[in-house]
Amino acid sequence: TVITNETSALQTSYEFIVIGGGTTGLAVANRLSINHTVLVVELGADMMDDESINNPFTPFGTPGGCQSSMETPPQVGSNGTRVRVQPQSYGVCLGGSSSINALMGSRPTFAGMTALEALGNPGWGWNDFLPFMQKSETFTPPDAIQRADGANYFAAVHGFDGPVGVSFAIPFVAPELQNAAVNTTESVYGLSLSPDLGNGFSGGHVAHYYEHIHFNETLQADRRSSSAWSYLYPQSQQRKGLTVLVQHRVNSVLTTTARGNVTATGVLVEPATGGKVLTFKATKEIILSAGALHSPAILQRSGVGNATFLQSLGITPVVDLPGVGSNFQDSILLTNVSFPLSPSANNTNVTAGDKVLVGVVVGHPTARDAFGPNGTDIIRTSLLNSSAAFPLSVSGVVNSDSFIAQATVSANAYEIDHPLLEIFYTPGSQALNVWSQSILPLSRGTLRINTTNPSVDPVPNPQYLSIEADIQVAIRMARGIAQAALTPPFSDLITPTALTESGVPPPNATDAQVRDWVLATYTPGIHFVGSNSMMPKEIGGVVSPELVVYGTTNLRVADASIMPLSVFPHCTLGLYGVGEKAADMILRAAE
Ligand SMILES: Cc1cc2nc3c(=O)[nH]c(=O)nc-3n(C[C@H](O)[C@H](O)[C@H](O)COP(=O)(O)OP(=O)(O)OC[C@H]3O[C@@H](n4cnc5c(N)ncnc54)[C@H](O)[C@@H]3O)c2cc1C
Repeated sequence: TVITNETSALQTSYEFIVIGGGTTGLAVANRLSINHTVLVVELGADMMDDESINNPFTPFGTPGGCQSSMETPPQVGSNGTRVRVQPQSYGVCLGGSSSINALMGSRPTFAGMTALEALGNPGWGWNDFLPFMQKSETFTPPDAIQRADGANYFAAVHGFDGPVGVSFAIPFVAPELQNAAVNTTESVYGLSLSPDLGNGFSGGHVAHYYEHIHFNETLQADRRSSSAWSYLYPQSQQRKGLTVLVQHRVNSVLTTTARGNVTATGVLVEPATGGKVLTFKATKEIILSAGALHSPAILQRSGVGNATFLQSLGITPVVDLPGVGSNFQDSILLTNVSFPLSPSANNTNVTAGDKVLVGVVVGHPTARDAFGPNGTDIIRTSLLNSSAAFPLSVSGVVNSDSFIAQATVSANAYEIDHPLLEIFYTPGSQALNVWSQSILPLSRGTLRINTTNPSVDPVPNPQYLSIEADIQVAIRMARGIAQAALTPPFSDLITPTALTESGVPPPNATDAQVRDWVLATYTPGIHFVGSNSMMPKEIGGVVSPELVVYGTTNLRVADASIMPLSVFPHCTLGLYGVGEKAADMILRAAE
């Protein structure tokens, strides 16, 4: 494998070009380059030896290193009254966001993948998708001590010789906190301990959590399993046919049109800091893997998108595809919560010392767990009413059928056992954190460029909490956090006044008070998806189930932007499955 920031020695033509050397892009490039020539163009740098990235206990990167951010415009929010700008973060270096993320190793569920397939995507159900997640993975089973502490796994759903290391923390980072968190979450939401949160049936369960980390005896230290450390750097993954050009931006995709079919022929590339624009040609396919924040922008600059919108920027439309940059979405987090430690609990069994991992225990209540026996009916009504009532002019979807189709498959997923929300526990030296995340939000927004200048970031507008159903879930998330703070054994680990000090509304707060707190304190989930959704074109789809951009013959998208629903609660492990499945489909087509 050649990794370089120099273009002078490169060929001008490759069989495949992958745009973006991030989480999904490197997985695709790795598989394609076994027997083909592949050029990956990555905007960020090669940060292979950067300890701040490799150390799993210092997540989130640093600004100016691999971490980059964007800001949303003021969010529509609660009934049009809320105005707030939210910072957005993503990874810009080899490995992309997998080089800076929090390493929580979650997988989609059977119910979620059923919803994805029902939206018009044959071949994407759980049984079809699982083998690709397994292909990507080397799972390290829990050791005897971890098993005695409650960690468990189902061998049948894991992979044991793939590139990505997945493991429980070794040793358990904060065993006393972890066991208290499991017991308290069982009481608060009525959950039971899961045999394996990645077995497709995490709804209704809580568990000690695994992360994407290589705990390798031969390493000097534990190391993050970024896609770069999984699919690119190891000796076993070296490829003669693979060239990775770093610190260069793809401005747009070049195309030709014959008899109504658009064929991608190459890419326009320039140095990240600006300079001479070069052309690289692709003789087979071009795969767009620049992430949910950038892939739609590259399509728009290439003339693929809503024709009227493109013309307003002076871009000649090549494919009129209104779904590009629509259906953009993100989960929300309630993370502005920390509970001061009880002095008697101040030891590494609770605080994890300097080995802090985010979300060491995770609970996945279903609609029934959160709202009672009629929970699935309550959420179905709420989803369908919200989508019917929302004004389309500001909705982020291309038509009301899109909203109704997405609300219906989501409601059906809750009917099976899809998690409604996530509650998770993170140790800390002075405080313990109980955070919560929404999982399948229905609020939708847009991702659009506002200039043809490729060095200017597009405008991400997820319209957080613009749908009433999402606000109702967020209220329940906040109430769950408050209950956890008051429920033993977790409550014994924090001070008696911890809940009051945290600012989280107490259990006797009214729904209106909790709503105000949620709207004032939520933060972005940073799990952007949907901006090039895989679904039928009529409801705003951009790619087919084969990930081919509608109207083109050989332009595919493989990254988080293809997910029309956020059924990968934390996206990374699911996206490795997308990368493996994409490569499989591309190689079959190339035979
Ligand atoms: C701070 C943070 C914490 C997170 N925590 C977790 C977690 O705990 N668990 C989990 O599973 N997920 C987590 N996620 C989400 C997850 O990491 C992302 O959803 C996922 O990595 C996205 O993968 P991707 O392939 O779509 O894009 P990325 O991995 O972001 O890759 C896109 C790549 O394209 C490059 N690029 C962009 N534009 C261009 C261009 N014009 N030309 C060339 N290259 C370009 C970028 O530099 C980047 O390397 C987190 C994300 C963040 C940001």
